[in-house]
Amino acid sequence: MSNFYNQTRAASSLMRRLKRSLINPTAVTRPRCFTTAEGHRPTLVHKRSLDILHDPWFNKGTAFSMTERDRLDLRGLLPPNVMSSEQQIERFMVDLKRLEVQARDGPSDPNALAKWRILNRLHDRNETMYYKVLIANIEEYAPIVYTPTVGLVCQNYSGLFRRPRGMYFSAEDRGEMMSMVYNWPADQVDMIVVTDGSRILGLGDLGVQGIGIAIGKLDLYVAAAGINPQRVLPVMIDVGTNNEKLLKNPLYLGLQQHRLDGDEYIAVIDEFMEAVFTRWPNVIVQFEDFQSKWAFKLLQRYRNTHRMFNDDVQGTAGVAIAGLLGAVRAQGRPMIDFPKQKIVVAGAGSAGIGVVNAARKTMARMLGNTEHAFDSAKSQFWVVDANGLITDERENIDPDALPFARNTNEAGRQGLREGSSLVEVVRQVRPDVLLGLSGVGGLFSKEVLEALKGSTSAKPAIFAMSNPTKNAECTPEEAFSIVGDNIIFASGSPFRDVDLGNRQIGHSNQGNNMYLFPGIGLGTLLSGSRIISDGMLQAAAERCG
Ligand SMILES: NC(=O)C1=CN([C@@H]2O[C@H](COP(=O)(O)OP(=O)(O)OC[C@H]3O[C@@H](n4cnc5c(N)ncnc54)[C@H](O)[C@@H]3O)[C@@H](O)[C@H]2O)C=CC1
Ligand SMILES: CC(=O)C(=O)O
Ligand SMILES: [Mg+2]
Repeated sequence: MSNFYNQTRAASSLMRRLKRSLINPTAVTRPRCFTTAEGHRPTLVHKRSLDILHDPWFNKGTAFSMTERDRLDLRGLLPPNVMSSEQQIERFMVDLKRLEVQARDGPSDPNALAKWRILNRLHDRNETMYYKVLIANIEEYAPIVYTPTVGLVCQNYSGLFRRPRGMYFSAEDRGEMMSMVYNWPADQVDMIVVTDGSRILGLGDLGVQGIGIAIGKLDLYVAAAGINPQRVLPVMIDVGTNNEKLLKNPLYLGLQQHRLDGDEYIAVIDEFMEAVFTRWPNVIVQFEDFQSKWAFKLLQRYRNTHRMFNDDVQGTAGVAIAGLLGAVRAQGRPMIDFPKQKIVVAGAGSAGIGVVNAARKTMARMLGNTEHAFDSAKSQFWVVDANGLITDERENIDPDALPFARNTNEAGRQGLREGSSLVEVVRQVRPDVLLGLSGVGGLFSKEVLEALKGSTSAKPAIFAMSNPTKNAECTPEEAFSIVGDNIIFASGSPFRDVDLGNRQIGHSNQGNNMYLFPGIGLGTLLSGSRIISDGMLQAAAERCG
């Protein structure tokens, strides 16, 4: 019944469009042609004049040649000096470079946000040039359009919002989504990144403002995987927020109500999924920054029927596995030693549990993929959350964390118990790897890092993966100075390498799902796979390493 209702709505939306174009003949005009900014591909456009200059998909600004200006009714609307796209970028970069931002310092540098503003304005007026700049300077600007700066952008989005980008589906739109999807101008969409804003990086519930993360992720799809920017769609599903500060702010752009929960919440997400897959049956949907409570449930709900994945659960796991395998290599050990690694994970949310689940499967595979191997692999992990070490004594244990709860007797023999602190766990376990996905800045305190000096590995790995910068469990300086020069370090947001003296550099690697999700999307798109399987993710992780 609801299907019939939705299809009727979609059909009537199409009829409205058709009617509009009959009444207003300029809505469907004979297309005219111009060349793209690269100058070698013709582009058909139905628009004219200022409408073209205000459309970032088509606008080339001062790079429109005089003949194009005549053909498109642009003569007189631009300064007369026709620029090459290289000259345009040069002019833009002079302006941008004036800020002389050390982008790697992220939001701790006040200019990072100014840089984001300049890039965002370019994105709004000329997408081709925006992506050219981003691709040519990806190392410098990824920390601006993505973590860490995007975190600051999301926190301030209601103030920074100028032009809309992407689509917003809210709890108020129930029953309307099937027709709403036809409001998006592109007939083909390859990639959607959707968030409900409930856990943006390590910054908590940012409500509707979380759309910034979906935009940032899609920027990387375009820049890193070459996805057509006209075929990406950032989406915010606004079911309210439980962030009281936002609810009290009259300038907050989202629904000023508490989050929907339970069946009401699921009904909204179901309706959204049905709508987007009806209009774009081949689209891939990346779920991003949903609070753990929903991340796993929604993944299970859709993963066998829809082309979707959860980046925080699955993308992060892939990158972490690549890092864990890389650590074994860097320790000079054979790869078959991976299943022997002792791994302490701080954080049992969508990311932490996603990582231990996938790492356990990788270990089991290396041990022959038997049931016994799968069972024994779990004993390589010690998972610590806000309440300390998780054991089978834990009350109301999260079902996703349950397989990794340590047996209490066995823990006792190691000098540990339910709720043992992180420092106790590190001291007793002497892990090869200490991995942080807790969202708690500074969690790897001096005491914890001192304890890691007792690691049984000559080269322990420290992965402080929480974002943005201030949420990292420790900085590389802290790690190298306390644990010693002989460590492997990676962080979720970028840090500078550390000068260890005597011409030695302590490498600060980045362990972020951005190294994987563009490839997962592109691989799915090219292979035409109808779902995103564990095998595909595993293959991606192994290639990434
Ligand atoms: N580097 C990367 O690619 C990625 C990083 N992340 C980061 O991971 C962090 C966590 O993300 P989610 O798992 O989705 O969040 P979440 O909120 O679901 O989980 C956080 C977990 O940390 C635990 N925790 C809180 N305080 C703790 C403490 N003092 N000691 C030990 N554990 C503590 C919580 O109990 C919970 O289990 C965020 O900062 C996020 O930015 C997430 C995905 C990818
Ligand atoms: C990187 C990422 O997805 C996160 O911090 O949530
Ligand atoms: Mg995320």
